[in-house]
Amino acid sequence: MSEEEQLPTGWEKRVSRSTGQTYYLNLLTKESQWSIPTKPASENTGSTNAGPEQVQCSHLLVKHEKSRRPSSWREERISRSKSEAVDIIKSYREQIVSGKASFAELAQKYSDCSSAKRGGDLGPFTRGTMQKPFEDASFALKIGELSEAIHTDSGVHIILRTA
Ligand SMILES: Cn1nc(-c2ccccc2)cc1C(=O)N[C@H](Cc1nc2ccccc2[nH]1)C(=O)O
Repeated sequence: MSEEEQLPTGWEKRVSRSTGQTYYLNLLTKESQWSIPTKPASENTGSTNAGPEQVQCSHLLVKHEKSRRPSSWREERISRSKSEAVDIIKSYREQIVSGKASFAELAQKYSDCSSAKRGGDLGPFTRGTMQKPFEDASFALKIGELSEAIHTDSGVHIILRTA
């Protein structure tokens, strides 16, 4: 029997548009998960109504002249304007959504964060550990979803939720 036929009631197999990875959607809560579900979907599968305790995200950061630390492994003194940083991050997002490039490839090449060496992967984190705009955006994403441009004191980010 194919994996699709074995899915418990209330689940649907999906493929992430930004990463091509398979994930599973709880049709009742509209929450998603990477792991194959083993029980029928329910209103409280996986997390309470308060949302997940922890998420894992990758990000691509473009710093600018007003960033908290306008320097990175890529460029000792970053002088681009904030609006130039926004234009650059939007061009990266377009390349990812159109399938021209992968998130990890662009993050590794162009992110002004030291997590670039890991394709932008920040590892799992809970609320209270990242700058608030970044945290709020990360916890609002579904697994596999790619954010719009997000501003923090560090610069302009796009965020991909991976778990
Ligand atoms: C929060 N964080 N995690 C890493 C990291 C994680 C895994 C592996 C290597 C580096 C780097 C950082 C970090 O603060 N980097 C800063 C830039 C930055 N500012 C951020 C704000 C929010 C989230 C990620 C962010 N990264 C820097 O390099 O100047």
